[in-house]
Amino acid sequence: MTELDTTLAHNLIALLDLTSLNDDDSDARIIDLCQRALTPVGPVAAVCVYPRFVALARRTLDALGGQTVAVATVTNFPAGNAALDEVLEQTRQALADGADEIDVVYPYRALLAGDADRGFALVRACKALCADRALLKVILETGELADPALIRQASLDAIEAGADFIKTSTGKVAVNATAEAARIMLECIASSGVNVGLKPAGGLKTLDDARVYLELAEAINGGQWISPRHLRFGASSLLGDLLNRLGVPAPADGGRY
Ligand SMILES: O=C[C@H](O)COP(=O)(O)O
Repeated sequence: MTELDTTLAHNLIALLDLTSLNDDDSDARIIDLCQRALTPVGPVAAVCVYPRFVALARRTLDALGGQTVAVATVTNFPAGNAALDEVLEQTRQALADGADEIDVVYPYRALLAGDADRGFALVRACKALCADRALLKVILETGELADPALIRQASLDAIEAGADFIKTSTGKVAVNATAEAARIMLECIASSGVNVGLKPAGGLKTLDDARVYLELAEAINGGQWISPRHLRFGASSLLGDLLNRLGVPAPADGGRY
């Protein structure tokens, strides 16, 4: 472990959306997640949970002194094909429950079928609800879009419609975050001139997995661009490796360090 890797592991913890999006998630598992979010070397950026756990996550983080940790949740997740009204209702409820960040799945199947308008309208309507209250992250599901031209179009449309972040993946399909998709997305962010961030997500398990994206982001947008407002890593299993490299033992008692 070099000094550079130690710094990198620290930095990645501050950029992490510590995620639990399992069908069998329970209150106990989300409380455990919130405890793990407050590591001995500093808090993660956010926890990301299903909508029914937003209020619990907020209460738990606050009770533990984790007020700086954002609560993110997912809508139109994971298939990305719910009706607009339903997505808006999910978003309203999540905001009412205290969500700070909404990760909405872009209707990627519609784009694959030649309909770009549906995605644009959905992002615009979700942004109107989030306004200045919550960050809107738009999950493009780049592994399913696959074609670089479609990834570019979805990125540019989401940015133009008001996304605060564009995110690669739900973590629920065969191909999740890839460097190729992230490069296209970062180039779209850079060329847009808009204040929008990138969230690689899905399948990131080690510091080396994450390093690829950090280096790409630095190469395309510059080191000064890197901050929790511009770069997040969505991952359920990355924190363990980061802490391990920093010599922090895994919590013995549930999520308590
Ligand atoms: O949004 C984040 C992803 O769902 C996490 O995927 P993962 O479980 O492969 O880390």
